[in-house]
Amino acid sequence: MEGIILKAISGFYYVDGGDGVLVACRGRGSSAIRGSPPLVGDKVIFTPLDNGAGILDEILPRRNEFQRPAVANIDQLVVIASGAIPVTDPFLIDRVVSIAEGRNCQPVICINKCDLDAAEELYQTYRAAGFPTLRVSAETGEGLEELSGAIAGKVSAFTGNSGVGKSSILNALEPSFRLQVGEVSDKLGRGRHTTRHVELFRLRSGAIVADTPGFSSFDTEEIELRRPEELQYTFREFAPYLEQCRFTGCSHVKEKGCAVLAAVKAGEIAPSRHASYVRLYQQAKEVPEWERK
Ligand SMILES: Nc1nc2c(ncn2[C@@H]2O[C@H](COP(=O)(O)OP(=O)(O)OP(=O)(O)O)[C@@H](O)[C@H]2O)c(=O)[nH]1
Ligand SMILES: [Zn+2]
Repeated sequence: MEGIILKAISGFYYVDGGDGVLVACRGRGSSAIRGSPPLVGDKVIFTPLDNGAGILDEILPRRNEFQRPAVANIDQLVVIASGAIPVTDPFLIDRVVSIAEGRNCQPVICINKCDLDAAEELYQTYRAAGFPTLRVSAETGEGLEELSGAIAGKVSAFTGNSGVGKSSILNALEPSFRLQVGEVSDKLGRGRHTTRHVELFRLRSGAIVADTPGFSSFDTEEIELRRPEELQYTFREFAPYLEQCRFTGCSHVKEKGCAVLAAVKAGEIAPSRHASYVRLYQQAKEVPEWERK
């Protein structure tokens, strides 16, 4: 049978075969199958046993894989932002969007607190760049149906800066989450750098959401060891211009005859997106070659 690992606890992998029943599986032989241990999110072939437990036979090829938390096959990363307090720095959005794009994971931009501020500039920036972009309010419920639609039938993880309303949104989508909602200062004791355990949670709507219990956010602060020259491909709206720069190997930072810079000047690429690219490019250049895989 085919299924998906929703959680892993002490050597057991809880596999959902699609009927909502979780089968506690052990790996066949050792728990490492094909050299790599199973991850939450893995699509697997398993054999149910008579006693209700099961055996994991095979891990199917992964779409992507994250280390912190350790999870595979995230279809989309829902980046929650806000134009009200706290105002989201576009660089934070662009950083996680770039990571998602580099991992074959669809970014969805979701601007919360639209009851307080419509965040017109953020909204237009990400729409124009070609991302699914939504406006919601966890407070009034506006846009939540659209968000439900955007996550239906997919495996999604939510991320966003502290206080933008991730817990509030997840609670509004699924009251049984009962995540703690509060002022930023109430939550500082949680230890941001402790190891995060992750589970996938099937909402009543059928959507699957990555949940890091006790935390509302999916942590993407992984060290990125991406080469600077690969970064351009993680800014999707640059694509039409990349072949048109005067010099091959153009870094699109300040070269003469750069088609990306010309597009920024012409208003076709948002200056904030390009500024984030330059910042990430400079960071990537500082990583010494020997540290890269
Ligand atoms: N006006 C308004 N307030 C909101 C909305 N969503 C959340 N809030 C408030 O914003 C504050 C922070 O919300 P949380 O849901 O705790 O934010 P979070 O992103 O989970 O925060 P962290 O757990 O620190 O990452 C709370 O006081 C919420 O009541 C919204 O749509 N409109
Ligand atoms: Zn260029």
